[in-house]
Amino acid sequence: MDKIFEYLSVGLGLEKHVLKEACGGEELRLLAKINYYPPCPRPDLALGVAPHTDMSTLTLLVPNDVPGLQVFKDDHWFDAKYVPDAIIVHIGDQLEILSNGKYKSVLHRTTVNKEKVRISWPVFCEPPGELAIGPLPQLVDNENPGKYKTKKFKDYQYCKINKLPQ
Ligand SMILES: O=C(O)CCC(=O)C(=O)O
Ligand SMILES: [Fe+2]
Repeated sequence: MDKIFEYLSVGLGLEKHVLKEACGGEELRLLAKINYYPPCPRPDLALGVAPHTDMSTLTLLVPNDVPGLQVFKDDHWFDAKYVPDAIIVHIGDQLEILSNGKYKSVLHRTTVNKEKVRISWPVFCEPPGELAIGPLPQLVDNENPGKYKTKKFKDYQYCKINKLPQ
């Protein structure tokens, strides 16, 4: 996790410690969730989870070997290939905001399977609720104005969960 934050900081032309610190440093919270998708007689009519982006900074996801995750790119849904022992890493909303849109929070959804149970174990890496997240000042200037509001993570969550404008 620390390494991924470092690489993503360098990818923005910043020193490697910057992103993790902006996300709360050692106060970063790890929230584990278990998704259980039972078999569905009509997978053509149902979704496991509806299309969404994660509110997190990063999400680390381990699925079982039943495919189902799809990501949206270039106006199409693509199946995420199942790779044994691989960890899937999503960019979440908070990294899109901090990077002022250079990194995009990935739109994804899951399908269900007719015969098999699908399970996934995501870990959401979240800033502390009281921490204000906004475009990093190093990335904002006259040519690149800030595209996102700066707000406390808990207020971002409240608006997103209640479908209020950010
Ligand atoms: O089950 C999956 O592969 C993805 C689950 C997911 O997107 C989520 O829990 O936010
Ligand atoms: Fe998700």
